Amino acid sequence: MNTPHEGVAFLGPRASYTHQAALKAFSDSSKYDLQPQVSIEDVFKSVQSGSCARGVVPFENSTNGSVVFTLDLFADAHQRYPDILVCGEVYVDVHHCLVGHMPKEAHSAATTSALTSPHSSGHATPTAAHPSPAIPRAVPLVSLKGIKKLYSHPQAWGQCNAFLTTYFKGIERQDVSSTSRAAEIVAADTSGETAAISSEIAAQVHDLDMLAKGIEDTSDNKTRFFVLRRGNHSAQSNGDSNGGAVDTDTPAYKTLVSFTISHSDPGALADSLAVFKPYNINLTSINARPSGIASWNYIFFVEVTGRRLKEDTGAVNAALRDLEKVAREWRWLGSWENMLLPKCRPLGKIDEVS
Ligand SMILES: O=C(O)C(=O)C[C@]1(C(=O)O)C=C[C@@H](O)C=C1
Repeated sequence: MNTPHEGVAFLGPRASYTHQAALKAFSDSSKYDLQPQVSIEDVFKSVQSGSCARGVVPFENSTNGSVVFTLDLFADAHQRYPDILVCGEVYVDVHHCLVGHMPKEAHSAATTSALTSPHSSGHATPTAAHPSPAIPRAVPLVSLKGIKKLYSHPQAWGQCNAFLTTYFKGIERQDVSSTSRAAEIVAADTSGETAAISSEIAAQVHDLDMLAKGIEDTSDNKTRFFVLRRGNHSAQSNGDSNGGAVDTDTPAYKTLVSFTISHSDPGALADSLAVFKPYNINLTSINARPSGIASWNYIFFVEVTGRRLKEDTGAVNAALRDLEKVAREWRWLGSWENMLLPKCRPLGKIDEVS
């Protein structure tokens, strides 16, 4: 008997970097039905409603930092996604390309100077204001002179800063929902006046020409994605269904927690962060976003080592009990295996990450 496919929602359309992350985590197509979504919010909706068993969303990039759209969905100011939990992480190497339709002049007489020197003065040209300009890692493969508009996901602009400020100073940029959506839009415009920043795979899928390759600022550019599952709202008090391990405070696991504080209380933030130290729990990242409830009030996100257990034991459980006493509101957003440690097995079957 055939086992039913488990739905996995991801930020699409296909050939996005999130698609690559989803394929890495759920590679067995006989088990998983990967379902592209238009937005990161649609991924949250699919998991919250139960229409997909898992979701994959971008969380942070090594060059450009946090994906604020994802953080704001975790902040969940309107309580639309109360059951969303993180149950895994995936790292993907991100090497951006400039893709489009080969400009007509490139077919005939693209001169060497047109390829190697920027057509407008950017950060690569030393000026009094920028005596040490950022040098792009890549040079264009064709002349870019005819390009009047660029499309990409907002995260990608910040990852290709040196290339963009050198070769596209003053050129209009249009934010779209993903890099593969950018490639899709540019594929439909044969004027040669638009280009997208996307992956090489997206260029192949949409039959686009490669105009420049490896345009990211840093060669080790990576994005971290989260795998989402639906937990029970009562998991807040019951703890993680991963329970059983004793080594809750080891770096083998990570936990994401959000909390708000009373902004008028001196020391409220410091007290909330301090709850982890007595249990020797390492605080590995902190983010703040507007609360969405009152101006100049924030929701804080911390990632710590260790995992929350179903049985109310262990270091993380103890620290969260202490957080309850000092924070205004808090939420456990999941515990998962730390994929940066070499001993970790690859993410895969849904039952392995639940
Ligand atoms: O646009 C895509 O292809 C995505 O999957 C989104 C996303 C992101 O939001 O960080 C993923 C990886 C890259 O960092 C750029 C964009």
